[in-house]
Amino acid sequence: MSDDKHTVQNMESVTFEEIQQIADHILAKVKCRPKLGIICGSGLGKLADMVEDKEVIPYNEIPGFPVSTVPGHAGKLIFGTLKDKSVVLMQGRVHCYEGYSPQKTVLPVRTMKLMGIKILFVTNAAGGINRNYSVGDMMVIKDHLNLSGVNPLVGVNDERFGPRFPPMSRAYDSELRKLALGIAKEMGFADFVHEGVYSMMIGPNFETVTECRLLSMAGVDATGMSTIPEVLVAKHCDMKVFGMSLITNKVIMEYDQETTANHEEVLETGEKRSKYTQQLIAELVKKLVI
Ligand SMILES: O=P(O)(O)O[C@@H]1C[C@H](O)[C@@H](CO)O1
Ligand SMILES: Nc1nc2[nH]cnc2c(=O)[nH]1
Repeated sequence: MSDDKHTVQNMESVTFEEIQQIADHILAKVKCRPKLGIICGSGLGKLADMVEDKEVIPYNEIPGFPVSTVPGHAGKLIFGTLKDKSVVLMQGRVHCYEGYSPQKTVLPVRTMKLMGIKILFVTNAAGGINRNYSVGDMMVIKDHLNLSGVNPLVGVNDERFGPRFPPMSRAYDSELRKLALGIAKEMGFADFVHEGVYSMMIGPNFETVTECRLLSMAGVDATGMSTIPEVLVAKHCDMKVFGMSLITNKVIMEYDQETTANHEEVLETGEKRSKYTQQLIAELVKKLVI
């Protein structure tokens, strides 16, 4: 992060040509040509264990690619086959709170676009706002509320990625959501797979009690520190998007409650429950028509 360009108001931009170079660099290193990309959130990177014929590139070996600095994010691009489909997995992401500009945070998504990815799955660990959610539940994301104060689409618009004013009212593909909920039912997961609204604050602190109460009033079901910037650029460049949260903790809704949110609990729940997320994602990939 000592980059000179990373200066004024965190507005470092990354040009189409720079991203094209990164995409070409990656494609020159792998044989796989996937149309599906999957971003694995905190503690969800074990999905990589299900990928066959792996070709792995650590982020720090890709010039210009942002590197994950948070535990639970391995920082590897994994190409291979999942349920007979070619895929590229991001085993870990980067977040704005790590100090990356919004544009740099979403560079991997735009790189995927230029590598030929048409469908993007985004996953994350999130705090449950909805009082009916339990730790370990999953939530298919139907919409989001961007409270992060950042938007990677701010700045000069390059039409080669997409339009100046992209619509966002149907960001999360309704057919993929229906398919995922149907699969959850078939797999006997219906009791712990919900559909709901995800919100993002920039972090890195967990929310105050008042913030959580406000989110609840606003109709938010789960909250986190990622995903929305990725979805904004994915939709901007016309990708189909599917999003899923693993509820790793219940947010604190009572003033002066002794227990507090912590990243260890997030990773621990990921460790215990991510197998269900993996199974659901794998079945969805299997049934996907690409
Ligand atoms: O990358 P995700 O959104 O899964 O990670 C969440 C948000 C923070 O990075 C971290 C907090 O424990 O988990
Ligand atoms: N902002 C936020 N991010 C999370 N990631 C996992 N749990 C949480 C949470 O409670 N709040």
